[in-house]
Amino acid sequence: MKLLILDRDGVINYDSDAYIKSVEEWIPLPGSIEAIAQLSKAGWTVAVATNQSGIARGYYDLATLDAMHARLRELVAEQGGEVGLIVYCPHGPDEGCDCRKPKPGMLKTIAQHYNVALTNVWFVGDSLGDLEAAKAVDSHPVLVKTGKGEKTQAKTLPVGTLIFDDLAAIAAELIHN
Ligand SMILES: O=P(O)(O)OC[C@@H](O)[C@H]1O[C@@H](OP(=O)(O)O)[C@@H](O)[C@@H](O)[C@@H]1O
Ligand SMILES: [Mg+2]
Ligand SMILES: [Zn+2]
Repeated sequence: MKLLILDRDGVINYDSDAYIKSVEEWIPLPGSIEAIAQLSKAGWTVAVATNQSGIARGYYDLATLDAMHARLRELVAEQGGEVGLIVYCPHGPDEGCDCRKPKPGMLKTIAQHYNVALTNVWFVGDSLGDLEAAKAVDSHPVLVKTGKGEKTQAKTLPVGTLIFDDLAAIAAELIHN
């Protein structure tokens, strides 16, 4: 099974230090919807693992979060593709949950859902926590320069981290190689 796991904010859509608090604030990055659709049509299952501490912080509710994800699915479907399982961590940094990245709980949930191993599955993120979560379960950490990616690139990255400009570049690599 060709499985690709994506972080959401800063990879699929623009991120904000003020959090993405509404469907109106959820704006796809250039080429990201097309990239997901092309990957899907090329036989890839594209899943999402996203920290959403804004829920715990009271910035938005689960219905709003679901509406953002419905919008993502709608836009990809319009391009003939589909989005796989979307897993989110609604908890705050101090709740000690098992799902908040850099913990790998969400990646494990996705692997269990599809009954596949995570070894070398690419997990694409813009934050160091994304890359650390990947490393924790022997997935392949992949950094994009969108969102917080350029700032993250200046940090010490897990060994083997691949770096791409954006999700479109990743899709081109996976589809054409
Ligand atoms: O990149 P993903 O995982 O899809 O989502 C990140 C968001 O949940 C938010 O995560 C927050 O981090 P804290 O949760 O406050 O540490 C901040 O970085 C926000 O800017 C960001 O929008
Ligand atoms: Mg992110
Ligand atoms: Zn959690």
